[in-house]
Amino acid sequence: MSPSHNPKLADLLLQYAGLSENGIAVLDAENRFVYYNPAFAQMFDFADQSMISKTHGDLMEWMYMQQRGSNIEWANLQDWLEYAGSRQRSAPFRSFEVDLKGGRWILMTEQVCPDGELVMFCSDITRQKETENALKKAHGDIERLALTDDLTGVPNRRNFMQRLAQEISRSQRSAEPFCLAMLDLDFFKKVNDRFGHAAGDEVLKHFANFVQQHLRAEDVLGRLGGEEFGVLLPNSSLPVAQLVLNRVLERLQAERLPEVAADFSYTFSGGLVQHGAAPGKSGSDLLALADQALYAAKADGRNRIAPYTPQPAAPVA
Ligand SMILES: Nc1nc2c(ncn2[C@@H]2O[C@H](COP(=O)(O)OP(=O)(O)OP(=O)(O)O)[C@@H](O)[C@H]2O)c(=O)[nH]1
Repeated sequence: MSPSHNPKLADLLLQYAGLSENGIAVLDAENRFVYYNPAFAQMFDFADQSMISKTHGDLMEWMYMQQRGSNIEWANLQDWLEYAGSRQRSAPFRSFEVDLKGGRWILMTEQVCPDGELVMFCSDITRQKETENALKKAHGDIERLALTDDLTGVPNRRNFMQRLAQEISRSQRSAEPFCLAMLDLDFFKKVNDRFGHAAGDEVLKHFANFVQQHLRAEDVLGRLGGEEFGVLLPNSSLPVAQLVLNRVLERLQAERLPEVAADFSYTFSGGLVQHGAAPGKSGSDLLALADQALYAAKADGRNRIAPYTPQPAAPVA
């Protein structure tokens, strides 16, 4: 039975609206406020004045000018009014979230009635929103942790291998060359043995930071494990990548780490391969070739970058 047939029920609904912590407002077919309850006026921060007979657009304009009520991030008031106006009454029932000045959030629903009136109903969802945001942040943190090496803060092996796979597909599509390097600190066991594991950790952190500083923004450094790092150099041919890594090698020679020991310095070796240098297609195939070149750099005296050179085919017996 509708309240118009039951005055008691109509009274009760009005009493409820007056007491409710949910905001309720009714607009006529011309979008003028015919009713709003105290909670609605409080939510939009206009309890100190009357909006009865004013349009919803008037309220929005007032909020925008006074910097009260809703957070409105539009630079241009007319654009915002046009946008909001086009959304309102675009469906018989709509619900959307509104963030208010002061950090509160409300869920607003709008119901268009048969004679064109619009009933707005707002409930405070600040607590749910805070929980949702905390969960989103925790999810982001977990994702970051799962992809980042704890000690050095650079991408971990899993992350690096994903980026390598992406770069392989990108390079296949664009036909642009890219290089992969595997870097390994020289005689790192001796650093640990002589100065302790904590000092070894400092060297690893320094190395990751130093290399990253000398790479281009598009290059990717990752820790593959232990004292082994990978570098992806997109858009680079072998000579370009060699130049970049030789520069790192040379500049590192001038670095000193007094936190490890007076005048302490260290070196590294690298193996470098250009994608497509051998038939293998996967990231692991390419990494194996870089590893092969790294082995050659170590065997050749360390503190150098060795490019991958294809092995001559074994003579047929
Ligand atoms: N401090 C520290 N040491 C690590 C970490 N991961 C691996 N290592 C050490 O790195 C050392 C690697 O030693 P080796 O593989 O013998 O290599 P190396 O002494 O660098 O010799 P070359 O590579 O042949 O120049 C080992 O002593 C590992 O314990 C780490 O996270 N922190």
